[in-house]
Amino acid sequence: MNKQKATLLLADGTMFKGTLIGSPGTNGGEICFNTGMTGYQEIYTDPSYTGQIVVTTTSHIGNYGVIDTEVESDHPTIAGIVVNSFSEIFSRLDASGSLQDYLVKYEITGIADIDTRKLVRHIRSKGAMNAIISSEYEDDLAGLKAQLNLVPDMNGLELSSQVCTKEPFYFGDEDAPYKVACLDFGIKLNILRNLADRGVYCKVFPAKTSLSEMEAWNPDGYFLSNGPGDPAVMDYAVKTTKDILATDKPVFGICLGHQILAESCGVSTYKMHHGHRGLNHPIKNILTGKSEITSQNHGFVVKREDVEISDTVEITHVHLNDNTVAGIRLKNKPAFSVQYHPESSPGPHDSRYLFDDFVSLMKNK
Ligand SMILES: NC(=O)CC[C@H](N)C(=O)O
Repeated sequence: MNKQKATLLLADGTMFKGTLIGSPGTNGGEICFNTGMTGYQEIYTDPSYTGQIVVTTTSHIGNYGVIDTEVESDHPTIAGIVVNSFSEIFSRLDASGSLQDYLVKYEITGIADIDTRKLVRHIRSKGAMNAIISSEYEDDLAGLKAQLNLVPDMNGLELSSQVCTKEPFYFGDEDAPYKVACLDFGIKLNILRNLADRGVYCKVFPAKTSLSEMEAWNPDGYFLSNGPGDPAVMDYAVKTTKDILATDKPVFGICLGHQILAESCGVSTYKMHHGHRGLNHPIKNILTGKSEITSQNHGFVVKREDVEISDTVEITHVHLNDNTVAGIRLKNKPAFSVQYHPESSPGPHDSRYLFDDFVSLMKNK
């Protein structure tokens, strides 16, 4: 085990000392925590975490290694990881390697031996903020602060055009009954797997693709993906979504896609105090009265007051912890979206019915 020291400095001046894991270096981002007990590889490869340092509250990380196929994108784009107890030793029969080697391969800098309970309580009380992990600026506070000042604010940051596919690609069986054009804002692979499993042939387009390019493929529906950054500054995506809605074809949005659908209907979004990230977030579906335990990862949310006075959208799902909007649908169009992650990788599968609902909309069309 690499015993090099590392430092974690938060924007409010709070400092933690620990041990370097992954690649030596200095990297900053917005610090956030995920309370899930499992699924670290899926979390680290979820493009929605781009520009964020992820603290995992489960204490043992690395103990089941990595598997090349258990990824949500080609490679991790996180800004760093913070863990309590890190293990280079892994025990899982089909693991392809250690998390340590994986982090080094993708040049991710992390810090271990941190009191993550103390850190998470701090973020919970003080809110989301920027932070930096460094194995280089050990006790050089001025150097650390200078690096920290270079980290952009997540508020107002557009990242989707950086992380999305550069060229369109296909996913699934080309003879499947339905064709869906997926706008890639940082799409998770398990969304595509869930669509393909339900008879959908997907064509995934770069974030800035126009409606006419996608219409040329003649899809039966549109999917707006999850992704990193602030939805309020994604004017290009809002414009395309308005164009998509004008086609009257079924639309489904997840997380960032949900926020973009809301913005395109005149509903604004705002940054939460510290967001929702974990695998046990309770949601109520107010159309059926049933509750769901859901996988979540978001720092922004749709403004409830705007939905309540909207002529075009209505609330379908509510987060039971804080009453925030967890799902919406359009009143007069076959379009709906959720703030959480029905593809749940990792997470419970309670919400997978939403993919069936989307397919039903295409079937009825
Ligand atoms: N998972 C996502 O799509 C995240 C959406 C957005 N970046 C947020 O933090 O709220």
